[in-house]
Amino acid sequence: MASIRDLTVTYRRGGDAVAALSNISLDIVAGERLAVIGESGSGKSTLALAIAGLLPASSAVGGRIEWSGLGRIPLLGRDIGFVFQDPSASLDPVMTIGKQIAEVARTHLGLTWSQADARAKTLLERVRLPDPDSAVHAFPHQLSGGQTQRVAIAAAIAAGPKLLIADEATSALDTIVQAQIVALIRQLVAEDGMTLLFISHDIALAAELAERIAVFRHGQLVERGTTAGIVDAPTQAYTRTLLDAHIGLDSAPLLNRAGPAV
Ligand SMILES: Nc1ncnc2c1ncn2[C@@H]1O[C@H](COP(=O)(O)OP(=O)(O)OP(=O)(O)O)[C@@H](O)[C@H]1O
Ligand code: NI
Repeated sequence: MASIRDLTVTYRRGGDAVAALSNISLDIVAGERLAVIGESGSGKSTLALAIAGLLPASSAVGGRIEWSGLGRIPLLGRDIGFVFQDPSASLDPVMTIGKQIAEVARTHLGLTWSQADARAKTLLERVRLPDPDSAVHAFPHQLSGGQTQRVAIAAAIAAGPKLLIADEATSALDTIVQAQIVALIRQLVAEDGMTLLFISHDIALAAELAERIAVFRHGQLVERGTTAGIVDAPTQAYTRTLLDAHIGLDSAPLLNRAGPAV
């Protein structure tokens, strides 16, 4: 789907240059669920923004991203759906959630308002928001964090994008809601045949959802592989540290992890 080649991103901050990504080459394969993990500041969001064409003007970009099978530069909303950690980054506080979802479908699919409103209702059912008939008239502040994230997901997939990018989309939620949202993302991605780029600092969450994992550190891609390979036999000490830190902090076992925990 996308071939990232020698991607380098530098932010200018005051007189300083911050190297956020250094020479990243990575393929995103159509139909796969790929997780990008790494500690805070490792460059995960910068990668997501670069792929979505959302980098700020203060950034300098080197290298290239080649898209196959699309025939054009991907359009955010139409070809790429983006879910942020904070749904208020993508939702308008003064517009009903039904209209916001309908707006995406109308803009990108050329639907009439009534067609788009119907699609919005269907999408709210698909993300399992309670009582979609009245929920379309609700405003974002009337919903819980988990419900707001469901709405943000509905808006992200409203135009049927091929690629869904979720950048720490569940990090602000408590563990139970987090698991529900992960399950929802998995289901929607399967139903719509989307490719998923799941960004998380949580290796266990990434392992639960992704078939392949790419590990970032200090703006570099330090290791990549299948989820089983990364979890069971990481080649890099840093990946091992991430795994061990998780085991120390959380009693939930890592999925697919063979053998006794160290
Ligand atoms: N707009 C910006 N201007 C200047 N520097 C930035 C900007 N955005 C990110 N950075 C810097 O670039 C580096 C990578 O940041 P990035 O947000 O991509 O990391 P991340 O892995 O997503 O971190 P987190 O887990 O905290 O979200 C960090 O050093 C960060 O401080
Ligand atoms: Ni980030």
